[in-house]
Amino acid sequence: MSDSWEALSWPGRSLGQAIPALAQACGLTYRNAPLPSPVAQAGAPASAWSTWLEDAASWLGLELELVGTFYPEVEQMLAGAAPALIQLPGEGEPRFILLVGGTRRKVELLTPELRRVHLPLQRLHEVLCQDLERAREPVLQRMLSATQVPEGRRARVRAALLRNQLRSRWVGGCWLLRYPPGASFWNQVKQRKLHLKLLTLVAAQAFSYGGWLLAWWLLGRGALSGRLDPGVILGWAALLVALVPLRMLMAWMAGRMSVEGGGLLKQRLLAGALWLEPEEIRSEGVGRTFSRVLEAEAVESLTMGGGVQAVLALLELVFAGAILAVGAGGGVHLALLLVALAAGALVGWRYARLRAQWTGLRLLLTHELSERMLGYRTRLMHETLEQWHHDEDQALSQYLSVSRRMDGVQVLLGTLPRVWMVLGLLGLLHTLVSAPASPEGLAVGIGGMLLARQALVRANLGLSRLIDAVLAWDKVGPLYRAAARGQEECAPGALVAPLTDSAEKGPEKVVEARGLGFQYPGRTRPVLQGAELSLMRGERTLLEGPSGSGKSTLAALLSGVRIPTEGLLLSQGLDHATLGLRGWRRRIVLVPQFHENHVLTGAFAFNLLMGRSWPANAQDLREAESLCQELGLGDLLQRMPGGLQQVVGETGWRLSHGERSRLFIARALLQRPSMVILDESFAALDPITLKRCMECVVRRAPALMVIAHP
Ligand SMILES: Nc1ncnc2c1ncn2[C@@H]1O[C@H](COP(=O)(O)OP(=O)(O)OP(=O)(O)O)[C@@H](O)[C@H]1O
Repeated sequence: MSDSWEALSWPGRSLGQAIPALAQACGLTYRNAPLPSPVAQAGAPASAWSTWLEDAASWLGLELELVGTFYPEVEQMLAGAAPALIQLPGEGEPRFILLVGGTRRKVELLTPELRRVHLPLQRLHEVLCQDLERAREPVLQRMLSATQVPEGRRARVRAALLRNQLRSRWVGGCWLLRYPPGASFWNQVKQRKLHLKLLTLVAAQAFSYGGWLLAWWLLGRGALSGRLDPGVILGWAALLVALVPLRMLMAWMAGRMSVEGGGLLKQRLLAGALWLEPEEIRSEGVGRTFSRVLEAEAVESLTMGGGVQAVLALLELVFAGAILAVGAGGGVHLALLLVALAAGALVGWRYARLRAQWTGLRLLLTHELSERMLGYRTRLMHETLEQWHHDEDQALSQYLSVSRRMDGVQVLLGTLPRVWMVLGLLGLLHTLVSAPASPEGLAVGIGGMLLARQALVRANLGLSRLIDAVLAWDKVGPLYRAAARGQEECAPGALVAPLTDSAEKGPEKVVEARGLGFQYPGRTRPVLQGAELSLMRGERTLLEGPSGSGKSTLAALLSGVRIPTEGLLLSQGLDHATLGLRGWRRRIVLVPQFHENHVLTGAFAFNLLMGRSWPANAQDLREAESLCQELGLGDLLQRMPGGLQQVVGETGWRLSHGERSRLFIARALLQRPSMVILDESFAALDPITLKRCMECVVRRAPALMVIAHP
């Protein structure tokens, strides 16, 4: 690495100052608590640095996410990555560039002296990709000389050849610093400047409405005063034409905001779904939980569509009311507008109630459908065909009846602008009968009526969207709130510990439980009481007991999947609060029972290496393959056409029960934990494979607990 990069980059040991400095420079709000710098021991593995970075960001209430891309897109990634830490390639202690801004040409860096420096983006690209490019250099030189490319075009041709030859090469090392999805939503909105964009949009709408009114006022005044000369018509036309680009710009802004705001919300809801307790999902079913995420669509339509429409409708109604008040209809017109609004509110309320009922029924249908899909094979074997659709017809007809009633009320709501026009005309007629009105007064009255009609059309649209959104929020709220639970997750203990491979070093006592107890919510008696346990590095334990005695529950407590309701639980002398749940689960890894574990649709290698960063490097892949051989999965790798890269899972290559069990074991061992707990993982294996797998696990796991029925 050149000296200039040395001066511009931060050494790993000063990350404790670098991350808060980057956050501050980019206006991110973070927890005001000192962040210790990492204590690296010689030869600390890359995974230890990654873990430290993730924990450090979470301690500050932020998130560092490691991303990468294929070689041709590296510039695009760097241009949009800020705020980010870019890890420079090289051996030994890692060095990081702090990226505080970027465009397609330049990047802005923060130096260790806290100076902001601008550099051509190309230079950062070069330093990140230098190893890849250097390896291709001899071939490139030969090609360039053989084709006799003129000197002036060499650089461009070289870049194009590199893009082509390295198109499938992965370039990583970019750590994006962001608010996590569960952080304050307002902070996330501020970071993307969505609040300013919304204000600009409302101001532009008001401006465009004012311009539109002005254009028609000009024309009306000219017509009524008998001076409709070409100048007035030109002014009117110019104003209307000028509004066209403004309205196009507004539509574009609204679209962008909707994509950005909707993206933020969806991210948060998905994070919330992952933070739900197993009991919460179980009590309401996968189908209903999934429907909640779908309801987010309606919430988005409020923020962007309904909300803006409702605000504008209100503005327009105030304008229209003021114009009606000075027109020929005067107070009578105003009173009639209020009557129309009251009628609209009444019908709107009825619509809201029906909509709530309809949403509930829809969620129930989704829930039942997912139940039927999940239990399809079981029903095929055990249920007669006549039983299959028992309650379906009834549920569907109830849903359809509510849908029909709701549609009827929605149509009624849609007639409100026309009802208003009839009322308005009657009001005008009444005024004309009681006293003659001037032509100007009549024109203003009719103009006010038309404006009020337009406002009611908008209010109708905005109101129904608002109602949809409020109801949808009711469903989405629990997920939104659950996302904040991730924010409580910090691991100060992991930050001060030296960076080492936890599987190889650290205190001897891997896990220790004193007076451990657990009671499931809603149960009258605890499943576990006063459990005592201590497991040292190198120890192996077999846990036996009758079915339902609480073995899996104990495993879930030891691995941090559940939190004990009483007692003390330590791993290498540290508790949950100090290690953070994520840190705890990295140390003690559970392989749950078969029905609780899952093969994700994706490459076999991805399923093996889920606990490490993905895409995997060559060394990780080699390690995964050799572990598969040890577990007797070599045959499978040969049979699968894609080998380690074969897509497996529901829609991919289907694995047998025994193959899946071994994949689950390998997945846990590859996480390099301090302790592995296997919950009936050998039940599907034949005696020879079982012996082979047991030997492999005993050899590889630093500490082991096996739950089995002998
Ligand atoms: N999520 C839950 N909610 C309420 N009760 C539960 C829950 N999970 C398990 N239980 C109950 O806790 C008790 C212990 O269950 P656990 O699965 O720990 O037993 P186990 O010893 O592992 O059984 P097995 O050998 O059959 O797998 C059982 O009575 C079970 O019904």
